[in-house]
Order: sequence, then C-alpha cells, then structure tokens
Amino acid sequence: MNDWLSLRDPVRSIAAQAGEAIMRVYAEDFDIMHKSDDSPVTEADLSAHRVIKAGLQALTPHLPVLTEEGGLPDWSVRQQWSDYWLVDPLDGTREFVKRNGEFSVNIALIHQHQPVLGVVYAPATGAEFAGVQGVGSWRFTAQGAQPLKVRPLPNPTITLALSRSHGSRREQALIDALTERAGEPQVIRCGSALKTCLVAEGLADLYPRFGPTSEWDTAASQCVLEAAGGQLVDLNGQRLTYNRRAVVLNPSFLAYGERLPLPLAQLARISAD
Ligand SMILES: Nc1ncnc2c1ncn2[C@@H]1O[C@H](COP(=O)(O)O)[C@@H](OP(=O)(O)O)[C@H]1O
Ligand SMILES: [Mg+2]
Repeated sequence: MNDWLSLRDPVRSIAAQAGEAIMRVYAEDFDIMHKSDDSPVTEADLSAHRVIKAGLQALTPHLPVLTEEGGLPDWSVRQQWSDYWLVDPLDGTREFVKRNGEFSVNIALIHQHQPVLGVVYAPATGAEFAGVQGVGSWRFTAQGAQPLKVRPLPNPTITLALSRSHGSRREQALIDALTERAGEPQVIRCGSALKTCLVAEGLADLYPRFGPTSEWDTAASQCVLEAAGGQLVDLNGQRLTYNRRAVVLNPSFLAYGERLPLPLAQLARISAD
C-alpha cells in the first residue's frame, strides 16, 4: 500500500507557504526578468521555488525535487529517478504580471512516470485542488474538502477552457467544428493549470492545448483530473507520462472529462493543420 494520501496535506501546506511568498511580491512593485526562452520570471517565481524546494526536501529527504526554476539535472541523473517531485512554483507567470489572479502553484509526485499526487493552489483567489491516484480528487473550501467529479458531456452546450496568453489559431478551427456538431461552445479563458482543474470540477468539458508546455505545467493538474474521472492524453490518445525523455516538453494534449466531444481523429486533424 502506498503512502501518497498521507503526503497530501503536508504538500498543501508547502503550497500555501509558497502562495504567501508569491502574494508578498504581488502586493508590491516587482521587476520582470526574462529567461533564455524569453518567458518572464519574477522574484515571486524564485521565492516560491525556494520555499517549495526546502519544504519538500524536509518532508521527503530521499526524493529529488525538479522545479522549473531550479535548473535541469543531466538526463543521466534524471533517468535513474523512479520517484521525484515535479514542481512549477508559479504557473501562469504572464497572468501574474498582468495581475489577473490566474496563476497557480503546481506540485506533483511522480512515481514510475505517472503523477500519483497533485496539488494545485491559486493564491490570489484561494482556489485549491488536490488529487491522489486511486483515492480521489478534492477542492478545498471553507466548508472543507469537496470531492471532485467530471460532469457528463452536456448536450448541446460544450464548455472549452482555453489559455489566455498562449492561444493558437487551431482553437478557432476547433470552435468551428464544435459549433457545426453541437452548437457554439462556451469558452472560458484562464491562465495556468487551473484550466485542467475546471474540467476536473465539472465546470468545463475540454481543455485542448495545441502547442508545447513543459512537464511541470501538467503533472499536478493531470493527477487532479484523473482522480476525478477525466483524462489528459496526447493527440494519439496516449496518456501523458513523465521523465521518459531528456527533453521535458509535452506534446499537444487534450484534458477532458467523461469523454471527448469530437472524435479523436478529428481533433488530431485540427491540431495538425
Ligand atoms: N513555447 C512553449 N514551450 C514550452 N512551454 C510553454 C510554451 N508556451 C507556453 N508554455 C507554458 O505554458 C505555461 C502557461 O500556460 P497558460 O498560457 O495556459 O497559462 C507557461 O508556464 P509558466 O507561466 O510557468 O512559464 C509555460 O511553461
Ligand atoms: Mg508553467
């Protein structure tokens, strides 16, 4: 029997501490730096990284911690890992910079290439989610832990969750195809892994991502979604897995609830166009 559930609340507490560090920066003026790939980074990303790395190392000293801001250990080292923490200290940095609240702390435990524990916490709004493989998925509110379950696909209206800052022209092709089949979909634009959590809590049906993301962007929310009955798959229908290759980029993917609203082959064609 694994011990993943016993790690859930300690990890929530580490995410909360990272959220406090982020919100201290959010409350003040902050500098925006740019990484080699030109993506923005702020003191909030870096201080959340430090809090999470120290917290996870104290919690499980034997497990490696891979965070977006911590540098990538050589593949010869990473490929030895069967269990490790995979962390995006501040997912949605562009939204943080725009001060629209749509950013999250993402912490996942990977076991044999699969996310088995995930915590996603949005410190600006207090939205907090966790999932444990084989156990369940929850949203935490003042009323306590509410179990999450994806919703049956509504007919005719479908709700899409889409990136606010990394849109793709393929999204419009998808909207057109859905409109033809089932009527015009509703669209919720939102930053960060919170989109996948919208599917997990039954407020959206599909989050299509036509374009690259990194493994730390998806792992925690994938666990929340899968434990709520949903799936996160590539355009071949294969579940996303982790630490299989030196490169940490994900393929395009579909995060969905009960089922896909269009055939996979049609979605793959839209993605390839
Ligand atoms: N070209 C690209 N390559 C890799 N990751 C990308 C990317 N464009 C966007 N992303 C990822 O998408 C995340 C933001 O997604 P969204 O637009 O849904 O909020 C970013 O997270 P960070 O903000 O942590 O850098 C970044 O990791
Ligand atoms: Mg990210």
